[in-house]
Amino acid sequence: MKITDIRLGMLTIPLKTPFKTALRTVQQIEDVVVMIETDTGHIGYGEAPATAVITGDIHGSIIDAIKSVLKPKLVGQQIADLNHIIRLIQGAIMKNYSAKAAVEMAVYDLFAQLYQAPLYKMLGGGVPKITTDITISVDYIDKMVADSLSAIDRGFETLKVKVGKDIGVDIERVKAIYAAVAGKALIRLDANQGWTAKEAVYALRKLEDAGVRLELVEQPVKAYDLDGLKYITERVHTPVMADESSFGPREVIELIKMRAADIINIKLMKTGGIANAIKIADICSFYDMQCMIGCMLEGSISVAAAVHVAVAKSDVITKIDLDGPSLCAFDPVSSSVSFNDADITIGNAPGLGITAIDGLKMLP
Ligand SMILES: C[C@H](N)C(=O)N[C@H](CCC(=O)O)C(=O)O
Ligand SMILES: [Mg+2]
Repeated sequence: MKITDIRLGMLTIPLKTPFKTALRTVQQIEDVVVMIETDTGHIGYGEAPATAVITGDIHGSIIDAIKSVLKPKLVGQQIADLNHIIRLIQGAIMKNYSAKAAVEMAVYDLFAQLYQAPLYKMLGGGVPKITTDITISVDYIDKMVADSLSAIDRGFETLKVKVGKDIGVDIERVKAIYAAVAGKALIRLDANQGWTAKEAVYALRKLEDAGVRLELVEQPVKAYDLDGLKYITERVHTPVMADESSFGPREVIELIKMRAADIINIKLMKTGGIANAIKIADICSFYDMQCMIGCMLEGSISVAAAVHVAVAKSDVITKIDLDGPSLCAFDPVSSSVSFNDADITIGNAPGLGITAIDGLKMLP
């Protein structure tokens, strides 16, 4: 199975409700879709969102990196030479993690199709069923409480509550949501870099003293502020998770050495794809550190790839934040991964099992 062409398209999917974090407000998903074609007629699929505020990637840079840099290196390569292709992708260009992730997952899709197995089986197997949390966007307190209760009605048992806008209001937000959902759902917070280290310690201690039990707090401080992350980790009981501070294996090793965080959030758009995600999971497993697998605001092709990784690495990936498809008004992609709100299952089709994408606009 030899790569003959790489084609690109754009997929736009409206959200059920605007997605609001300390970093940005988004009304719809707009992702670059990658289709790698082969001489056998198989197609491998990948996808990348443009999360400029986190990865620095925009649609133009993703498209150009794939067309001008990655495609010329990949056309003509044999899919059976997976490790060689991964090295070509990862070594072709600095950063550009979203472009690398989209192309690399399409190669993994083809590799699993070559051996006619679902991707998670090629990654080591596992039980093809996971449970995700759902994001509660940062908003007025009453709206966040109502959104939390409606998520529980939909069957979600873990809420990822966005904060990081204003420390005083954030404390009130979390107290109000906790009062409404305690005993019915677990709460994890994500400040998306919105607090200072001192604010985070102040807020978390206030919440802890008020009896609010949080599963974890994600990325309280700026991505570059590893000392700040460590300062918080040492001073609060609530476990601290690194998200924007940890991209690839090198950052994770640094965080572990510094003891700056308790948990790592792995995202394919930060690691540059599946190979580095697996490396991070293995590093964390070696150091007895737990991981979450998360997603950006992205569609079900790339989230499906993350689901396969989550299943294969479930020994160490104990927390799941793969709610991108659940936040969408509808899913235009037919694949062997079923997203039923909190419950995500993988069927038996080879690779990612993608059979149709409605509304895909091909790029020239
Ligand atoms: C969608 C997911 N639950 C999530 O919250 N991801 C964010 C970043 C999403 C974005 O801005 O596209 C995160 O964990 O920080
Ligand atoms: Mg986060």
